[in-house]
Amino acid sequence: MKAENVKLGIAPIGWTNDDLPEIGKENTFEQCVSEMALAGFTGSEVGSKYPRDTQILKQKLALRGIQICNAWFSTFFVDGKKEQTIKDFIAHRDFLYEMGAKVIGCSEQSRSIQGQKKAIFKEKPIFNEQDWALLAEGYNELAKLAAEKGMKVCLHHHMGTGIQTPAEIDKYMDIVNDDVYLLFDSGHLYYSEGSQQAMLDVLAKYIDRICHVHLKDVRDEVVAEVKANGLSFLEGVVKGTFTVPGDGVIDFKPIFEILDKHNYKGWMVVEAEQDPALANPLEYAIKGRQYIRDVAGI
Ligand SMILES: O=C1C[C@@H](O)[C@H](O)[C@@H](O)C1=O
Ligand SMILES: [Co+2]
Repeated sequence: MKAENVKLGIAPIGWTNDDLPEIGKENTFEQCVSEMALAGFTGSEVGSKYPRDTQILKQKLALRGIQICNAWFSTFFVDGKKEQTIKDFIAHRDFLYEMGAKVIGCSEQSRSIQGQKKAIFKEKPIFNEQDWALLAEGYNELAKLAAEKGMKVCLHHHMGTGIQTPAEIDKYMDIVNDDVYLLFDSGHLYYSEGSQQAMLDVLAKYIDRICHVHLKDVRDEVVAEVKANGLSFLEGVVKGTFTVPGDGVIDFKPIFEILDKHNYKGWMVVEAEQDPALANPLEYAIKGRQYIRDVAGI
C-alpha cells in the first residue's frame, strides 16, 4: 500500500474492553498507549480510561507519538431520541475535533443486542420503513454538524444492530445523503456473513464512501460455537471470536489491495477485542503490526 495515504492505529479494546469492563481492568491507560507505540502504531481510538481533559490527553499521547483518530459514538434515532443524540453528538464532535480527529464513527444502538444476553445470530433487530426514515433523517443531520468542523460522520455496521448485513448496509447507503459515510469493519462483516467474498463485495461497492477502517480478524471455530450454542455477542468475545489481523481466518491481502487501488486515504485501525489475560495485548499488537508490514508493505 502507499504509505503516504494510510496511517495505522490500534483500538484500546484489546487492553480494556469498555463493553465488558471486567476484561482487562488491570491494564492502565499509560500501559495501553505505551504498548501501542511500542508495537509501532501512531494512532488510537478512545477508551473509558483515557483522560477526558484534552490538554492532558494530548500531552500524554504526544509523549508516545500517538494521535486520536476516532471514537465510538452511539446514536438512538430509531428509538426517537433525536434531541438527546444530537446534543451528545455535538459534545463528542467537539472533543474529537479538539483532539485532531477527522472522522466520527457512529453506531445506531436502538434495540441493539450487542451488549445483551441474547443469541447474536437469532435476535438482532430488523428495522421497518419508519425506523429507516428516522435513521436517515438523524444521520443526515449528523453529517451537517460534522461538516461544521470539517469532519465526516461514518456509520459502523455492527453485529446485533439494525445495520449488520450487506442488505442493511445497502439500505442505509441508499437512504442517507452522499456526505454520510461508512466505517468498514472486516470482522463484523465476516462474522455476519461467514464469507470473505461478501465482506470484500461491500468494501469494493462502497470504497468511495468509506472514511474509516477497522481491521479485525475472526476465529471460525468460535463463530461455529456461538451459532451452535445460541451465544451472545459478548459471550463470543470472551471465547475469542475476534483477534488481530493474520491470526484468524480472514485474508487481508485483497482488503489492502482494494483500499490501495482506490487510493483510500485515512486510518486503518487494528481492533481485536479478546480476553487480555489469554491474549497478551502487547504481544498481539506486535503480531498484528507485523502482519500488516508483511502483507500491506507498510
Ligand atoms: O468498533 C467497535 C467498538 C466496540 O465497542 C465494539 O463492540 C466492537 O466490536 C467494534 O467493532
Ligand atoms: Co469496529
